[in-house]
Amino acid sequence: MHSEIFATLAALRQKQPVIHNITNQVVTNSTANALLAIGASPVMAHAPEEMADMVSIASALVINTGTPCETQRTSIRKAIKAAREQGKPWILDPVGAGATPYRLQLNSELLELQPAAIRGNASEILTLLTGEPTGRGVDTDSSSDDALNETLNYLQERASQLNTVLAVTGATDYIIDGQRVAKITNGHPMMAKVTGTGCTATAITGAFMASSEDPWLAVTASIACLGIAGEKAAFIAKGPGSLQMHLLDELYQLDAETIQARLSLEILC
Ligand SMILES: Nc1ncnc2c1ncn2[C@@H]1O[C@H](COP(=O)(O)OP(=O)(O)OP(=O)(O)O)[C@@H](O)[C@H]1O
Ligand SMILES: Cc1ncsc1CCO
Ligand SMILES: [Mg+2]
Repeated sequence: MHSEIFATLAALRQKQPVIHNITNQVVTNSTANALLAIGASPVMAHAPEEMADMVSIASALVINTGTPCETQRTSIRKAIKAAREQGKPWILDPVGAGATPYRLQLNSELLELQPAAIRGNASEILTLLTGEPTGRGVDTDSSSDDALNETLNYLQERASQLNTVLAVTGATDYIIDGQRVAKITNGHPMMAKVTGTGCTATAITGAFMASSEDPWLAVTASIACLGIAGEKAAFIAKGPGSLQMHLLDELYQLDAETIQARLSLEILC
């Protein structure tokens, strides 16, 4: 798989796709920088008045519900409508989906609008798919990683039904569509001590999906690249502050040799 993953990264760097992000107030800067570091061209825009025009210059749309409000909800609806009309993929990050009824209702509405991929931690994905709140706040409930193994059949069925790719991330990442499941164990626990690492995963997933014909491969490549860059960054970082800085450098420098040497990926089916 390492050569397919690098080929997908190389296609992204060649294309430099414009990625339109409607994201949360916490991670706007860090996700824009991660998109630049991996080789994409970010634009963060949320005024309802410019949604259709902005989507028209982008190759993919990333929706992150970390700090939602009614104005943003209007923008999200307009942007997704434009993306669907223009045949462009849109990717959902249902941040804290179960934290409040408002978030769950918003994310449940978005689930019906055919996201090409959904990336979240286990609590968020299970809450979104079942409609039953699990976990707390916006942080991952890592205990659900183990439970996830038993839930794989259910997740595959739902991915197939929704015609989407599910990326369930945490200590172990699972990339799931109707036919295939990849299990990735790259990454480092310190990555969970930097806010928005998951949001970064989702943002760069938009860039990979804009650069590949195979949505499952694009999501798998994205999550693998972030995990590899993150573990390399953690190795040299003194703590979360320098991890965030080194992560950008490692995304920028990621090459075929590093991916081949470090990729920890198993195809479960
Ligand atoms: N305990 C861990 N061990 C190894 N890698 C980890 C761990 N926790 C997070 N990661 C890495 O961070 C990536 C995304 O993080 P995570 O699943 O924590 O997202 P998240 O909970 O949505 O984060 P946030 O809400 O802060 O954006 C994972 O794909 C993985 O590479
Ligand atoms: C801390 C936080 N609160 C809302 S969004 C966000 C960033 C991580 O998703
Ligand atoms: Mg987290």
